[in-house]
Amino acid sequence: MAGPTPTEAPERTRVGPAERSTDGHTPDSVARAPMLAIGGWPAWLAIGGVTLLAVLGALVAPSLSVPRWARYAPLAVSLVVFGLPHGAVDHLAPARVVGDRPTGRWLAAVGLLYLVLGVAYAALWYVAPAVSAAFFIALTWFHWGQGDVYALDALGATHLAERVTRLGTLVVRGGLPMLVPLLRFPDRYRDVVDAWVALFGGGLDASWFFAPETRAVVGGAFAIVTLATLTLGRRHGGSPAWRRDAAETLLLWAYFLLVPPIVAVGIYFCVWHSLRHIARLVAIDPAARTAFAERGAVAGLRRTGRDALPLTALSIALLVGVAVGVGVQTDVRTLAALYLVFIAVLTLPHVAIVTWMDRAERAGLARLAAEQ
Ligand SMILES: CC1=C(/C=C/C(C)=C/C=C/C(C)=C/C=O)C(C)(C)CCC1
Ligand SMILES: [Fe+2]
Repeated sequence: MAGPTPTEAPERTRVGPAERSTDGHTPDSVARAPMLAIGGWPAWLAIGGVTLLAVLGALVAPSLSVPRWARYAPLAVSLVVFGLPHGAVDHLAPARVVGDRPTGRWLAAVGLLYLVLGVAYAALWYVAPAVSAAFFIALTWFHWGQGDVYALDALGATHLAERVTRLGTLVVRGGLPMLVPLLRFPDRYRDVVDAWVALFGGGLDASWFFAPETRAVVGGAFAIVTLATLTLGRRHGGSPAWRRDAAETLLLWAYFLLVPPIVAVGIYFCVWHSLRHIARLVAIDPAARTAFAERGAVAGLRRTGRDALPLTALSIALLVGVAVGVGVQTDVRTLAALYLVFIAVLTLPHVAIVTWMDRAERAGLARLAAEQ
């Protein structure tokens, strides 16, 4: 990668020279306010509100089901609102995270990374769609867990210092959206993954995975890992940040058990994972940080949104091009599958960038390595 290597970054969130000498904030406090205002309250309200609606729905009209078009609506919205755009700043973020200006070399390095990893993974989908599908779920498990560990740190968590707790938290936070829907909605889950593989003419041959016995064992194990991780964290003080971690974890368990999976994952992608990453993007960009500090969350979001616009538009154009090029059917299930496979291909380089950012900021799992 061009530019400075992560090991050259002297501190966790290195900010621009002007900010470092004048605003007097420590790096953690720089990240905290945007995380709370952008990735905290909106996410809690949206996910809490939808969970409440699901509870009310189950009590008042248990036979009511979400219409087919509405199930896919959050995924469709994620094309333009927070979801796809959260990765469309990847060309600027690595430079900013080390306090650099994004130069041509940075852009070329990120472009090359996207090209190499994206093409390789797209080829893998053609050659081995079922393996690629499993890899996509595993990758998202890691990436969404990694995103939440970053957010917990930014919100002031001190209970994730130990290796086992930090790793456990990543596993739990990533497993909530990737595993819990399977426990309650195996058929819908299978249907979604089937549709990805069907795009390449393949079929999914993993009935055992969706069987009640497997789900009981896997669900029980995941519940134990959840409780063990929270208990380990509590030993380091039942701080307000630990209580928030526990409350979020319970909320997400309830949410993914109650809300139908395509709706649940679609909303979560926009308002939880993506908004938390966007809060991080606001914190590392001097212009967005200033807009946020002076004019609030919407101004910060607008600034980062401007940065995300060109590559969001390019990605949508590419997606439409692929859809038209391969002559995909206009059935909503197939269109959603195409979109998710497209996201999968973009996610591999995106995860590489975010993992690199974690190293540069000594955040996430890289915080463990830094403490060795
Ligand atoms: C929709 C859906 C699924 C998977 C979605 C995935 C894997 C989304 C990944 C999105 C990413 C990685 C976005 C970028 O950060 C499941 C859980 C298989 C079944 C339930 C419905
Ligand atoms: Fe992401």
